[in-house]
Amino acid sequence: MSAILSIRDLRKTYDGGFEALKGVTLDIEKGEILALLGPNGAGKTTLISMVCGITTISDGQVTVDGHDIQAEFRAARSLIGLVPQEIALQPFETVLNTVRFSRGLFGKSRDDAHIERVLRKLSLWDKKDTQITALSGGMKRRVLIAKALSHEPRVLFLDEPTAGVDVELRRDMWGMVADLKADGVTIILTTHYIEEAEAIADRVGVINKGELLLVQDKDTLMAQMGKKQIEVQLAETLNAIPPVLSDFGLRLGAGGNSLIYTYDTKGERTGITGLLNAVSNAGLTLRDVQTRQSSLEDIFVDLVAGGTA
Ligand SMILES: Nc1ncnc2c1ncn2[C@@H]1O[C@H](COP(=O)(O)OP(=O)(O)OP(=O)(O)O)[C@@H](O)[C@H]1O
Repeated sequence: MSAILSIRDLRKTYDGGFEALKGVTLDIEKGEILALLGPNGAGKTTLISMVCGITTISDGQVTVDGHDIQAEFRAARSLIGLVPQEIALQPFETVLNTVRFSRGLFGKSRDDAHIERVLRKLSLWDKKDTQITALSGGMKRRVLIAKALSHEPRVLFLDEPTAGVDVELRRDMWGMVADLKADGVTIILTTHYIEEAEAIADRVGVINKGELLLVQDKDTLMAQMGKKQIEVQLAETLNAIPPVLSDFGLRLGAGGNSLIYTYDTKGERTGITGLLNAVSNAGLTLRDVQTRQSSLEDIFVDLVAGGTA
């Protein structure tokens, strides 16, 4: 498979010497949805801004469908749509003119049928003659998306698309992303909402302190994380795991009065019945049982904490 977006050892050092991106290499396939996760200040916006030509590249290379973003800026940029994090729109312009104008900026000929399709898809058609200033925050965000889609980009960047939006718009946004993917558009989104990555991404990348810590197929990641823990609370306090329970790979809980057992939810058998029988046979008294499922959030927190250490 060939990458539509290829990022090679991309670096950014801001004036003053701060290294915001420390050599990121990443290939993104046509039609995939990649979610970039990372804490505040990780470098996500810096990465997107360089790819979109808003911030200068300190070092490294980016190509979009084979066009170098620096040497062939116009050709590369016309393939990209960007929905920025911050809302910056002309307040007294109408929705229709705002979106039409965006298309013109990319040297594309006027295509009112396309603009109408985009506005209808984003439930903005009945607002086409409304001035931006009279729109709600959520509507303004839809206008940003319409602008980004006005010139029919093949790669769409969504920088925190659902930050501060209501549940309905979030669902609409997810639906729209699925429709765009079906049309073969490649989508890269940054998000703080891990459930968003779980819901719509094909692959997940984690950035921390300017470094890409991991990029992985979401399903593989979820399969690896398909682990559950069961904590068996005991009436007794133990100093060590009893030898008769050694086959279960148990951990002793803090305080010595619980046993922690990790099992694979995808496995044929969980081994829980055997464990509980063995606990009882060992003469221990069961007080309570709790289960806990690891999530993408746990992995993310572990990775980022590991990167900080
Ligand atoms: N123009 C600038 N000059 C100097 N430092 C900057 C500039 N822009 C960003 N930074 C710094 O670069 C780092 C990365 O910022 P960036 O906005 O890329 O992070 P982010 O991952 O998008 O964060 P968030 O989730 O908060 O949007 C931060 O430490 C930020 O303070």
